[in-house]
Amino acid sequence: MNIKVENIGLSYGNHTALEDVTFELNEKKIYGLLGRNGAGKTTLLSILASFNQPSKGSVTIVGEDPFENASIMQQVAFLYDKSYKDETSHIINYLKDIQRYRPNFDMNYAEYLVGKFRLEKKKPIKHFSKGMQSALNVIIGLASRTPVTIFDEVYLGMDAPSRDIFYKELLKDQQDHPRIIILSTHLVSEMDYLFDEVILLNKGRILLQEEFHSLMSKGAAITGSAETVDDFVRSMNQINEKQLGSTKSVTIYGELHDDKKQAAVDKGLEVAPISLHDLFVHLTEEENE
Ligand SMILES: Nc1ncnc2c1ncn2[C@@H]1O[C@H](COP(=O)(O)OP(=O)(O)OP(=O)(O)O)[C@@H](O)[C@H]1O
Repeated sequence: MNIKVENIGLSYGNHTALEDVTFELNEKKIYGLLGRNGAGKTTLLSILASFNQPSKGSVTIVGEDPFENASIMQQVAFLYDKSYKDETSHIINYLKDIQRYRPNFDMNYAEYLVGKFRLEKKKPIKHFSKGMQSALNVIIGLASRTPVTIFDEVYLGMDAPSRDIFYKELLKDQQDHPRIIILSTHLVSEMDYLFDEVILLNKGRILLQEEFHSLMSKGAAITGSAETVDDFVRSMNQINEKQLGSTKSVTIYGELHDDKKQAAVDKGLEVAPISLHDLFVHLTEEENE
């Protein structure tokens, strides 16, 4: 499976939602798509799912244009904040309908998830709460086992225990049935451990695409006595700082090699990993553009 996006652009009237977006997804792993409100995430994902067509550039999935391409569309599942307000079916019948056009759909797994999320089998879907409708989207996304599965902020309205079930099932099912999974989210701190790779979209452009661990290894939070910390980080790229009494913690970002980390430890400073949340906030701040 391969997704190739080359120089795509899309405008709504005179508003440019995507500009010169290029990237490739080649591996069966979990990609985190991050971006602030209005960055263009849903626009980009809807193009990958053939719901939309770029006005410039090209998208190919296994070498073919996905737009109105039935065989490609069958391999891509796009789960988003869809309205079920007119859906009178009960959940099991609804899932059976989906099974008919998803060749890898696992009905036993879907029924197991219905139980896990405690969804009511006797209620029409249109009467499901917001969180229950989101859980239904999660079930469809996981049980379809499509080679490309896209979850666009699929957790909306789900409570913490339900989100936890989603994350655990996602990791387990990905291990057993690897595929390309794209997760777009604002819950960066809560979901960062799920990502193998991170794509950061800012104002319609790709800011970075990088392996999660390699991205995280470039930064660190340095904590210790304020004076020693200030002295150590003076010439570094500082992205966040917190102080409590005489103890200070400064988050730095840039290439931070092991010898530098050791130098901090030698000065009695504590070196902790950076958080994706801090990095996301920093990289998308206005003054960094
Ligand atoms: N149908 C539309 N007509 C006009 N403008 C649109 C339309 N859909 C999206 N936009 C605009 O395009 C930009 C990108 O929107 P998009 O929904 O892709 O962002 P997003 O990153 O998914 O945002 P959020 O995180 O808030 O969901 C925004 O400025 C939005 O207002």
